[in-house]
Amino acid sequence: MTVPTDAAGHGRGIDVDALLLVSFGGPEGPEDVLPFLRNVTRGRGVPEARLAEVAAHYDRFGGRSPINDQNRALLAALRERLAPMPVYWGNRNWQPYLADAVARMRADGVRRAACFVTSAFASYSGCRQYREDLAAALEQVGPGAPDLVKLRLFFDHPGFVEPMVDHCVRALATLPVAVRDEARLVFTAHALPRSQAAASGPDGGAYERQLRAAAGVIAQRVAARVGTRHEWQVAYCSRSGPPSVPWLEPDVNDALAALADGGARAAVIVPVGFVSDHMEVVYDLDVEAVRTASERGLAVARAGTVGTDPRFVAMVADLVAERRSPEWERPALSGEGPSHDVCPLHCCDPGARRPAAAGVPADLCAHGPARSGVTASQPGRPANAERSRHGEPRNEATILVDERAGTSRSDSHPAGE
Ligand SMILES: CC1=C(CCC(=O)O)c2cc3nc(cc4[nH]c(cc5[nH]c(cc1n2)c(C)c5CCC(=O)O)c(CCC(=O)O)c4C)C(CCC(=O)O)=C3C
Ligand SMILES: [Fe+2]
Repeated sequence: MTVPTDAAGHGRGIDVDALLLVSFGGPEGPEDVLPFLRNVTRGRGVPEARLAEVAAHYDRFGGRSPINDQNRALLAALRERLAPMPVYWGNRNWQPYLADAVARMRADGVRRAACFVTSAFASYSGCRQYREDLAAALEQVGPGAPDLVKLRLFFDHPGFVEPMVDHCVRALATLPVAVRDEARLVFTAHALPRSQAAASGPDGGAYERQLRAAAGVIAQRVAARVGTRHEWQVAYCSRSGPPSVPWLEPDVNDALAALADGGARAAVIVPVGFVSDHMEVVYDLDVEAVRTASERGLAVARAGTVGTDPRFVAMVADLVAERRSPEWERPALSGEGPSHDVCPLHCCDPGARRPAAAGVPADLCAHGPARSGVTASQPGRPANAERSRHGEPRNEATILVDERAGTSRSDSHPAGE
């Protein structure tokens, strides 16, 4: 089997000389909140009322999200683990921005960087949109920018799963003994519009499948650790957008209420969809969902997130190592993984928006393969290749790569969809 080739012309067995930590960003003071929210929601049809509501969540925490400090801690841990490889950090929605990080890498002479995105699951927001942001950053920086490759999704990597298992076990131990054994595990992730969920991954539906896969292996390992099988389910938090648009359900509050109504006495909320305790976790779960549970007499504990767990930090180093060396093991604990190294054309794309970097070349540019950093793309205009979603064969990009780089066609590409 060969692996798909990305814009840099490489799947695995490639050389990278830096790591770029790619994340969401968050406000660091009250005056940042509205500009941040405008960055997040630009062009996305999020109603003003929802913005005001979310701004109030941030206000409650002094206008400061925990996310940037958590990324600073992760950055420090990654620098220590990866030294002497330099590690950079850039965000989608707040300083330090991705374009600044890419510009700094160019100034430092970085030729190719592996991008670690702080999102474990396939979705437009968690994967594709970051690749579009990287393409925009490359475009902004211009010639001489480093090539960028994106590390694979890690939802079922042991470096992510094992720390989550520990957190579930710890959370269970905080529940009253009388109800502990019957506690349900409620795995939560960010809600998505149904259309985005349907378009996630190369063949669609990956977000929900990967969530169930990760939740399933975590629940299984928790059972092995505590000696009791806990029933589990997936629920969603932080629904946004206009009410007329259908989003993934159930909402975590509805799920907890239904559990209580059905006679359940205890639950552990497991924020598997987030790698650290940011606003959705400390507000939407710790305040709102916990209130919902308490009001109904449901004993509830919230499991921790991976944060800077040494196994999670080691996982990032391993993901870099497996891209550099084809012989490196690619651990995956569920049947859904290991995820692809290079997102194929249309991966996580709910409707042909912007060119995306760190994927196959046709995703980057309207007229065939281009080297990342020297894109001929026109942001905002759908690329030709992307318009062919339901027409031309979807492995077009791979064929282009075949001709250009002499690599063979990938059998993992979804050509026979
Ligand atoms: C899948 C997913 C992840 C996980 C993957 C990843 O990590 O990327 C994620 C992460 C995050 N989302 C965050 C914050 C926000 N998300 C919003 C809006 C939205 N998120 C969406 C999805 C996701 N979001 C969607 C479909 C929307 C609707 C608008 C749109 O289509 O874009 C809004 C606007 C207000 C609102 O509508 O709620 C805010 C403020 C923060 C920072 C938290 C902090 O500050 O600590 C983080 C890490
Ligand atoms: Fe993707």
